Amino acid sequence: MAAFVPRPVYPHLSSIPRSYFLGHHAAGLSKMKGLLASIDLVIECRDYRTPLVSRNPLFEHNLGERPRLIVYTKQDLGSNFSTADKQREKIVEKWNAPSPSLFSDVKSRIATSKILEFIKAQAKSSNSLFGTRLMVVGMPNVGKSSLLNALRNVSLGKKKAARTGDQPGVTRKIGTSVKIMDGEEGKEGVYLIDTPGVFVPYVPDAESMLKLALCGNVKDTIVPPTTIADYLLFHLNLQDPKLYAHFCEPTNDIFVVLEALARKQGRLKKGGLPDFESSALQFVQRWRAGDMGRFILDQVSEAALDERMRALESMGGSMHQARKAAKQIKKESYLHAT
Ligand SMILES: Nc1nc2c(ncn2[C@@H]2O[C@H](COP(=O)(O)OP(=O)(O)OP(=O)(O)O)[C@@H](O)[C@H]2O)c(=O)[nH]1
Repeated sequence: MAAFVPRPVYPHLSSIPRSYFLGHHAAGLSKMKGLLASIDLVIECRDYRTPLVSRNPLFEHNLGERPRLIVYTKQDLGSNFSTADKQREKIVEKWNAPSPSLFSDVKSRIATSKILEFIKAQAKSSNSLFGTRLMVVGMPNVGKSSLLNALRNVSLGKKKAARTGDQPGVTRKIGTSVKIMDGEEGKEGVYLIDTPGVFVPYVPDAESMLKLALCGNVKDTIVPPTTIADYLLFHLNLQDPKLYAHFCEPTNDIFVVLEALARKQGRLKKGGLPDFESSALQFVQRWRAGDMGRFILDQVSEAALDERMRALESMGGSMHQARKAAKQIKKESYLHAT
């Protein structure tokens, strides 16, 4: 039998939507800007699995005047804690310098304590009598509320203060500030404000949108689940097709995998036909839960960062530029189609 050859690149899909900038994203961002003067440190969350794509230039443009700590969330889903992972993290740290970067997993007390140590040092250097005020920002579903809960739990032993969920948009409004650390030397404590996720104004390319959809940063109804599953299959094949050996032999055909999964799990419609949609969601959920390999989706190199920054520049960090770019792309795809 011929050896299995994975797809080396993912085909371009012009049908993938490239915007998900909702009303409450814009409203949230403008309120965050209004609060900025009273904030000592902005904690910007990005997804560990998409260090390039989950970087939202809107935060730099609008909140960049305050000191920032970049936290890469969900490290447990993207890292095997190998030497290669550590080397890649070093590159990511360099990208963000002088802003510091930390890598987090909400279930790890060690990772959460490192963030707390950083915050403690920040609070020590502050002379404010009113305590240190932090704001956590990031793309939808990146793990902001979970981080707030983890910081509060490890530092104060208190239960969940912010609602979390596995779909984007659980936090819709800016929260009230929540105490996450007691003060020292007679000072007030440290307070953290949770904020709604804000999506990038426009995604420069279809593959980036697929990455964001796969990581759950957009609702699962925006990109068809079978397309998200196919994009996952593309990555699984590049990593190791054994990651889905539980269902079937190596293949580049997502419908072969989904049919095998549907039959195994009894996800069948009338007439015994496989339910491809629910099987696709199940396939993706397994990966999101860390049950089908831990790897990242972005390429991490200086060249990849340069290319990304150029693409984002052309889209612009401002809403005006983004809308202009969106119109241009629509016009081009119309010309292609006619
Ligand atoms: N495995 C893992 N899951 C995480 C981690 N952090 C958050 N999650 C999960 O990611 C999902 C989203 O977390 P939230 O804290 O609700 O995300 P958010 O950024 O506040 O979401 P929005 O309300 O859309 O702004 C939830 O299912 C969390 O349990 C992490 O470090 N590791």
